[in-house]
Formats: sequence, structure tokens, C-alpha cells
Amino acid sequence: MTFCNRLMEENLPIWEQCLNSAFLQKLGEGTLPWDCFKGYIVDDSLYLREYAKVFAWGMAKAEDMEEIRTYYELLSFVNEGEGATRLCYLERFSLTDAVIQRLPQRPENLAYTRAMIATARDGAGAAECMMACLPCMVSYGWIFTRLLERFPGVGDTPYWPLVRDYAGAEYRAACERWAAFTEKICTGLEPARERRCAEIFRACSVHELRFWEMSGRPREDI
Ligand SMILES: Cc1ncc(CN)c(N)n1
Repeated sequence: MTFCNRLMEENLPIWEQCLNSAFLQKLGEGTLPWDCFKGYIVDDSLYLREYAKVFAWGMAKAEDMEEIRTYYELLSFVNEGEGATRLCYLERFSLTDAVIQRLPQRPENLAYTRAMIATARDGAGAAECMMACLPCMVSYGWIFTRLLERFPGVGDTPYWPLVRDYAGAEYRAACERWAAFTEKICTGLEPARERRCAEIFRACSVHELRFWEMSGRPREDI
């Protein structure tokens, strides 16, 4: 089994808990309070801004152009794809990106992005950087594919554009590319560094869970 497949398998119980969170279950059923969804979109837009900085650290420490191009591709996928859906939702909430950029991240969100940025900044190189950002990418692909299987009716809810982004073939193909790149840079790591990488992957999977739990509560400042 590849290193990435092993990490994903080990972290599936945490991703299951994400899928079973009140937020995602209600989203699938179409009963999620609009206020909670609004809070999620705002926090996630702030999260994606901070997430971009993880790649900046990756680029700053890169050893060759292929690595830089990979971070660049990841960043533009996140910015143009995920960012675009969030902008559409913000418009539906009569909010603008400029307004929400001044809002604080909620504590669970801040703890997550701080940990990711510190990992990429202080890590030895690409392996640690990818460990910090991979759970974000691949857990969403896994979760939303299962969500759509469990709740096919989600296609008739206002949450469909979000679900479609992550349950689709394009996102799956992108996750496979990123996992393949990660596999390449993690092949042959010495055991202590491999263990450290597995710890980062797990810690970020737990941060994902905390983010979903947080999203079950509405923000009070919008
Ligand atoms: C918190 C979080 N985690 C993951 C994703 C999907 N890249 C996201 N948009 N937000």
C-alpha cells in the first residue's frame, strides 16, 4: 500500500465523524439552518485565504521548478474553483468579499490555519508542507462523495453547487494528482520523518473535524 493510501485509511474514522457531523447531515437532508451555512461560507472564505499562505511557504522552500509549479497549480485550483463558489454564495447572502475579509476567523478555524502555516514554515520541506494541506483536499473529496451517495436529493437543495464542486470527477482527478506528487516526495523518507508526517496528517484531519463541528453553530457577527 502506498504511503498516502495508508494515511487515508488510518484517518478514515476521523473523516467518518466529519461526515456524521450535524452540519453535514443536515446539509445532506436539506434541513441545515441558512444561518449556519452562511457562517460556514464566511469562515471557509477566510480559511482559504490563509490556506494560500501554506503554498507560499512551500514555494519559498522549494528545491525545483516542478515543486513550484505544483504549488502554483494547487493554489490556482483553490482560488479559481473553490473561491468562485464561495463568492456566488456570498452574493446570495448580500455580503461581499471586501466586507467579510475584515471579520475574524472563529477560534477553531484560526487554530487550524495557524497550525498549517507553522507546519509549512517550520518543516524540513515539501513533505511537511503537503502533509499540512493534503487532508483538507482529500478529506473533502471523500466526504462529499459519500454525502452524495447517502443523500442524492441534495442536488435539489441550495447546497448543491458546493457538493457538486467536491463530489465531481474534476476534483477527484485533482486529488489524485496531489496525492501522486505527495507520494513522490514522501518516498524514501527516514522513519522518524515519516512518523512526523503521519502526525501532521492526523492533526490536520482532527482540525477538519473541529471545523465541521464549529460550522454547526451560526456566527453571531453577520
Ligand atoms: C476547512 C476546509 N477544508 C477543506 C476544504 C477543501 N479544500 C475547504 N474548502 N475548507
